[in-house]
Amino acid sequence: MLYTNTPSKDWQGWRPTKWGNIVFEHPSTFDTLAMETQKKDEIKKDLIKFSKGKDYYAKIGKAWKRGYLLYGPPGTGKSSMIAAMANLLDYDVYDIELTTIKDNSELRKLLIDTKGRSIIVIEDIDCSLDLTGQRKKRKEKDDDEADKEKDPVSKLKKEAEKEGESGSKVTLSGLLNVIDGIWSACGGERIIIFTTNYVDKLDPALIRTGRMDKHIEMSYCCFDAFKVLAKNYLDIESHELFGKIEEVFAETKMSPAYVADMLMPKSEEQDGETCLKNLIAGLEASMEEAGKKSEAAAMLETKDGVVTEG
Ligand SMILES: Nc1ncnc2c1ncn2[C@@H]1O[C@H](COP(=O)(O)OP(=O)(O)OP(=O)(O)O)[C@@H](O)[C@H]1O
Repeated sequence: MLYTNTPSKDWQGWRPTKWGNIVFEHPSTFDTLAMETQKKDEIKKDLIKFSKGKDYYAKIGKAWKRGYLLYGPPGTGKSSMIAAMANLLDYDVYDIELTTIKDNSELRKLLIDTKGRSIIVIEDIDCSLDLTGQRKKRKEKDDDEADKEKDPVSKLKKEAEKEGESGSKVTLSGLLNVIDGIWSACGGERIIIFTTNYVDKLDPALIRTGRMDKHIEMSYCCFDAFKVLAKNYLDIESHELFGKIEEVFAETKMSPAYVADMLMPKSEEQDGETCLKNLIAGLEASMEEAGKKSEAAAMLETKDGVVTEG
């Protein structure tokens, strides 16, 4: 799907396109993004440098493109970051759902059909396809081969399972070829973004420097990020409860999505202070739960230790 910042452009008229077209209206900006100020400034600087880099890229003989990998737990603002980037640079956003793409050739055609001044997004790359473990899987397949030959029924079952895993035949090497080859022949000013909740699952080839130039970790809410949300959601820049909140944030992991939700007044009567109190209560409850879980895990470990020793 193409989310365009420039609905008046008649680009759809001059050639047929495979992209659906929606006007891009996501309100997220770097001002509304909850993240450490220093990290935000660094990313903004990087983006602006890229967008002004036409001559530089020509001089060094490289395609005018940049890859970003956004990784972090759910609800930490990966989609909000993409929208903030698009709004900052006034770029269009092409959102690719890899699982719906038939094969490598269709992927190539789609990408050739993208215009400059755009961000191409492949979200949740780890779950999109079997892009993450193909090498490992191939090895496992080889290892399995002998066993399967001995048992024809399990062989058939396994083959059926594999076929049902994904309707798409886009492969890791197909995606890499598109990024490296056709991609650089497409003209310039394109950003490609992969998002994932599980960076460790990705094949290193996919995210090496040169393909994904900048890796951005979207992390749990810190006090600095909380202050952005408190200002945006409640118009509160300082409050006597901030000290307590800072203490609790130092000890708990909570997504900005949760904090944002807690800071949204749920009724007319709920004022800013009530929201802050509810947030503290929510964070403390989560801390308590996490404490109980780690206690239980520690007990289990001790128990296992005893059993093993015995
Ligand atoms: N860093 C953030 N700054 C501001 N708002 C945020 C942030 N993170 C989350 N939110 C709020 O939570 C909602 C969900 O966040 P978003 O979809 O951007 O997270 P995500 O990391 O892409 O999540 P997922 O991995 O589940 O797709 C957003 O609409 C926004 O209101």
